Amino acid sequence: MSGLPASEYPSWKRLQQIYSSEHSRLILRDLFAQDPARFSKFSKEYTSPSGPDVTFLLDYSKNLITGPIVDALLALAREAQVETFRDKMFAGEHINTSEDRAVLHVALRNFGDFKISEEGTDQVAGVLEHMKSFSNAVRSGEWKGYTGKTIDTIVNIGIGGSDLGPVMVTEALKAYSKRDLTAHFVSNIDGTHISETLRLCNPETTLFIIASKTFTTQETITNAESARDWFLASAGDKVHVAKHFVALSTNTAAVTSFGIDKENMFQFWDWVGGRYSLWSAIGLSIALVIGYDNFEELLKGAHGMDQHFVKTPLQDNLPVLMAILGIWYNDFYGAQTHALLPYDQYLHKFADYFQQGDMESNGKSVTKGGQRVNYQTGPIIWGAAGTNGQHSFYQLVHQGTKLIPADFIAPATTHNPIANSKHHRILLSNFFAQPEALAFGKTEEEVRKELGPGQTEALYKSKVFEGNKPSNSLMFPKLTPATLGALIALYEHKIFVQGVIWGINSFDQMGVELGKVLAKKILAQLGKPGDVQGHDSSTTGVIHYYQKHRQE
Ligand SMILES: O=P(O)(O)OC[C@H]1O[C@@H](O)[C@H](O)[C@@H](O)[C@@H]1O
Repeated sequence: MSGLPASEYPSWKRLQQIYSSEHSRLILRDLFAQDPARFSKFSKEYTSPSGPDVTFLLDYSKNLITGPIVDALLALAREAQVETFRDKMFAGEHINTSEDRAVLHVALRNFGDFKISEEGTDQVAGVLEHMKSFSNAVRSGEWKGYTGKTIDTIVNIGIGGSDLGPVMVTEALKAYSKRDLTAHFVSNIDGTHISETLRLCNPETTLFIIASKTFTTQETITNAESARDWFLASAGDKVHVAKHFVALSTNTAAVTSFGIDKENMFQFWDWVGGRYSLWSAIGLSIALVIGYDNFEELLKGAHGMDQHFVKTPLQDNLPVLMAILGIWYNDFYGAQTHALLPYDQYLHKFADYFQQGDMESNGKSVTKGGQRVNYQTGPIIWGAAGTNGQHSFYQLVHQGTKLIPADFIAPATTHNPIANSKHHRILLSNFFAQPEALAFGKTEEEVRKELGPGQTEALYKSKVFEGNKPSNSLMFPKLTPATLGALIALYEHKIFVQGVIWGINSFDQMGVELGKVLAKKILAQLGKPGDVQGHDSSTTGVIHYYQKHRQE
């Protein structure tokens, strides 16, 4: 964020030297054998400084690190002025320089500790109050549809940050959901998404939540218009829209011109980035599904992590530690990706959510000062819920040629202890086993001993696990709303710290624009082959193929 390329910091060069001279000696088997205290040295327990109880363990001892390497990485964080930029963010300085905006999702979950004076922050409590009364009215059945029936279905129409957060959190906290209120999420412009969803809805009992920060996003507005047409085909009179459509947006003018009453609009502000917006009015579908009190717990859990991030020295600061470990692999080991592997079915959308959170934030190649970086920035984020991944892509993680650092995440206690928690014990045995297998592998000697003599050389070799694959393990007592809030905030701040170190702007998303502009131009040319102008032969050829084969 200083805009200085990371490679200009003295500690960057020092880390390059450390990597060249030491990486061949950084063998987890040896590091653990040499130091019986390695786990206690490289693990930390988090306890929320305030609000609801949240605790978790971060074990980062299975990383390719030593004390001096961590010190050098911390020195890098200091040289990049992570603390200064963190404080600027919390003070509401316009650290999103390209858009001249503050970055204040932390103000949405600020229960009194941080003094923030940006315009709009004084309205946060009022919007929360509005969300509370509205979600209570819908959940209690007091809010009726146009024929006097209770709402039993909600459809959130939004995309990107106006979809992924609500989807991920409502899935993660399904154990807290009102089971007789069904929630659907429509995001894709593909007419299949809204059509298949509407087949499941009754216009008399469905509430549409149109979620869009800008209220100009083509997918969302088109889907919202189709939903309104579908609704009016039954309801007839436009006056009924008020009972069935609400909007979450920063754009009052566009909301009212769509036909949604100002009363039914939940406001937020331009200092809330789309991918950081689930804490804002965008979280209305969350409040509807899990209830407002649980939504507030989620916010408070995140606030506890904000306090930890602000007040804890860097060497004990969990987002900072996770960030520098990521930088070690991304920039010195040349790892291209980072896997998020929750051993909790409720977190099955966690990796999808942080694909946007991380990749849209740190997928940049120019510093804030406008220089092309000469190092790697944001990793490719991917993952799936355990144990499903074990039966698909783990083969490559264990024995492929790529280094894939991973975070393993799991709750000690399940919400569904069926068969006397047998499922959960099996699940967790895998959660413990995978990082162990990745770190320590299986030597050729062990394989030969196990198989005995007389096998082909190829078979012995194919059963070797090189090991030395790094991972973090994150474990918490139970997946509660507050725990989830803290977990999300932990990753948000990790992404922030990495962005500061890389000197990039983590809060704009210029890279999504070009495709949108070209699609608009092409949309106007789809009529007939002669209209297709100004493209390369490949693009023209594919459009012509479509024009030849379409049936409308
Ligand atoms: O909420 P909006 O304005 O409809 O935007 C949705 C998404 O639009 C995309 O274009 C942006 O890349 C995302 O960051 C954003 O979340």
